[in-house]
Amino acid sequence: MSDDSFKDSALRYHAEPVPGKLAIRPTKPLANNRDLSRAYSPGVAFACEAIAEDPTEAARLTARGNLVAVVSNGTAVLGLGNIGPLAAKPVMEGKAVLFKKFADLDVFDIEINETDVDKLVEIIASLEPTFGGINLEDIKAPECFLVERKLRDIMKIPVFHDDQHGTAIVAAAAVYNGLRIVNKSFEDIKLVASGAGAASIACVELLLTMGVKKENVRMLDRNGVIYKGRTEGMNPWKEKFAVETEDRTIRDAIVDADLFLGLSGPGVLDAEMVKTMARDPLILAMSNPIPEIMPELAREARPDAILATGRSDYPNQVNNVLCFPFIFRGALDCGATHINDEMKRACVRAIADLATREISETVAKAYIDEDLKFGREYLIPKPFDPRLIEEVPLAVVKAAMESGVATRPIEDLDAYRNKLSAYVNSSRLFMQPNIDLAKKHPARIVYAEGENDDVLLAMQAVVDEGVAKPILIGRPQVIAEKIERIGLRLEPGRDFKVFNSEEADVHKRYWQFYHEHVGRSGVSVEAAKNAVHTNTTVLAALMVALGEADGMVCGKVGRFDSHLRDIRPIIRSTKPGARLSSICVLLMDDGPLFLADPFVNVDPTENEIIEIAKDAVKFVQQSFDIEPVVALLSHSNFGTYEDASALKMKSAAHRLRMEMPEVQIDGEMHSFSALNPELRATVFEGANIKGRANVLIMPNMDAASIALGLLRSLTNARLIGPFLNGLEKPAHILIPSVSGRGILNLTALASADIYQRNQSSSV
Ligand SMILES: NC(=O)C1=CN([C@@H]2O[C@H](COP(=O)(O)OP(=O)(O)OC[C@H]3O[C@@H](n4cnc5c(N)ncnc54)[C@H](OP(=O)(O)O)[C@@H]3O)[C@@H](O)[C@H]2O)C=CC1
Ligand SMILES: CC(=O)C(=O)O
Ligand SMILES: [Mg+2]
Repeated sequence: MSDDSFKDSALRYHAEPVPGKLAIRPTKPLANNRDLSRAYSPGVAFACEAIAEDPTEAARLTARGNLVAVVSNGTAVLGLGNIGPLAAKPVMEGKAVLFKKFADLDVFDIEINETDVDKLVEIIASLEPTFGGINLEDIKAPECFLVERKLRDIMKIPVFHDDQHGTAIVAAAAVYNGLRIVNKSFEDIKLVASGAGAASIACVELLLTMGVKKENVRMLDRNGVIYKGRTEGMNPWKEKFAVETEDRTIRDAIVDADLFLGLSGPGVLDAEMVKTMARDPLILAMSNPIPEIMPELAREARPDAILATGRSDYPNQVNNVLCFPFIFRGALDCGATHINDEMKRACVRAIADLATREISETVAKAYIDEDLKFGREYLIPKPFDPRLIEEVPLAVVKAAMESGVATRPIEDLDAYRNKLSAYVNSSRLFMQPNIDLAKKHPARIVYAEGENDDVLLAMQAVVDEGVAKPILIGRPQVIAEKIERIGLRLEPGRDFKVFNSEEADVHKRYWQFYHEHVGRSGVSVEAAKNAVHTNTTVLAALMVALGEADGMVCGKVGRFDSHLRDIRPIIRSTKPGARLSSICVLLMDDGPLFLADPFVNVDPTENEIIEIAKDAVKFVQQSFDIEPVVALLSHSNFGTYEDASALKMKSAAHRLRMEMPEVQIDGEMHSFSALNPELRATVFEGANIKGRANVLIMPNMDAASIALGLLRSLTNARLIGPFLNGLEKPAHILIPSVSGRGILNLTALASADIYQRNQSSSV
């Protein structure tokens, strides 16, 4: 993309469809007079009085505990300099969006037209009743040091200058990992820091605590090297880094440097300077948006350099976005009064460690063309790495508790981890009971597409969570190579078994069993051998039928119906002649919605609708322990039509009510009636369901599939399933768009289901 078209696109992004990047959204309904009287006068007065009596109640009765102020006076906006508070607003709105996106923290961005330190402090301190934390942003040095120190003294909530500490934490994590790669130690390196402002001074200070020697540091500002005796442009913070040296310019200082930290402005470093650096130099050119040297230039000058910038369009983005959302999440969750050094160090370690672990599936998808294996091009995690929200706040909370600044210590850290994981993975809490059950009773699940990248990525989670004992069908060599290429920790044999698909036909029992079951459909012995050899779904089903696996998962590649055709002759139905059915769960903002049957029965009869509904009820009760509220949907709303399809659903609902009087079931009805109890009551008051329906039985597969597609496209709902009902042993067919999390979820459901079936058959 040309620079001009990128600029146009970025400006359009800010301007359309509404100006700016964020808005405020209520979290409580305000639909009627009762809501109004609770939200506002008179009901609100009770909340006010409770807080007046006990100020800690504010954390429970207001949004304060999740609300951060991003405050700037616009004096050091990115590397754009002192452009003022109004022009700084897009950056502050951007920070707000990142807080929300990465850590679900709410932010008011506050741009203040004030440069006097004391007045600025007074204004910010007066905001304490509104906020749970203060993130200072883009306030220039040296004023920022005083502003932060004074605010920390006065305020009882965390105050954190992001450009100082957020940047220092992320840069320290990158340097720590970079030095490991080039085999150098903090104690020995020569560091050149361009910039002597907020970010640079904080970064160097943190690196000193990690072992860098002060005499090995050269810090520069616009006047060049900061040396002992220099008088122009100095201040007490710079003075701390004044060293005895003959170096006066960056060209002098950079010779033999192992590490360059650029926190100054664009183009400060050139190729000739880079050529004089020590072996395997680390160059962190972090000025935004234009770094001190463009990576292409530095790479050409020094092929052995490790390069990082503050930008997202090059590898190794060293940017405080990896820190501020997560450190505040942890600090607010445990009611930390301060963000102290222990919490910062914990953050460095957590961020650095993450890069050395295998990447997650979300990251693999978000950065599809990049080779994300710990190394020169992948020093620190990517901002979209969903593990940041699990690992970093957890580390911060532990450090806050250990260092005594947590006013609301978190006792159950495992539960806290699950809660954190739910920020990026909305299915986590919903699935937790099944995951826990599966962990206790992991079943042998065979995966037909064991060589598939997404299946392998999911397998790492399956193994880490311990929800199954996986068997992967595929060629061992290919699986091993892929594990290596993707950078997973999986070890065949230890973590899972591999069944070599190329040797399938040498195992007589498979093709014999298959031939016995399909021979009468014109499948010859040769064809049976061939199917076993070439069709991994057939092979997986055979392993299940022969008791070599407890359940199977397939479908990452290919059509649902053809996988189903392959499975059906091999794995028997629960009852002779019984039909199979499928059900999906959509996790909507206001709760789960079960939808049947989107994948198996194209045009079910009344009897089949009844079977589908019964399977659905059983699934909802047994797998999720949720009370089903079942609506049989139609174009007809309690008798508004009398055609065959409407009557089919009406009669099925009636018969289901007779058969299962204890279950809330009704129909035929519109989806609108099913999901809006108040509107339903205006049409028909005597419905046999209360509240919003959570199980929707569709009249046919068209309706089910269309509804599923619409809901997935138009909402953020996460899909769990499809879950296939009606087979004697669990076999599940994924849809190709399934995520790795989806594979893990279905695996956990299968293991839990197998355990429950064994339990009920043994009583
Ligand atoms: N990647 C990241 O996460 C982050 C990057 N940054 C970047 O760091 C830079 C500095 O930000 P911040 O510390 O907040 O700003 P400050 O205004 O506090 O400090 C800027 C410092 O850079 C020096 N400087 C500016 N231009 C030059 C130059 N051409 N040559 C040498 N020194 C120069 C200034 O020198 P003097 O003292 O003489 O005025 C000053 O010491 C910005 O570009 C910003 O984008 C900041 C935070 C995070
Ligand atoms: C990233 C950031 O905070 C800055 O460049 O100022
Ligand atoms: Mg900044």
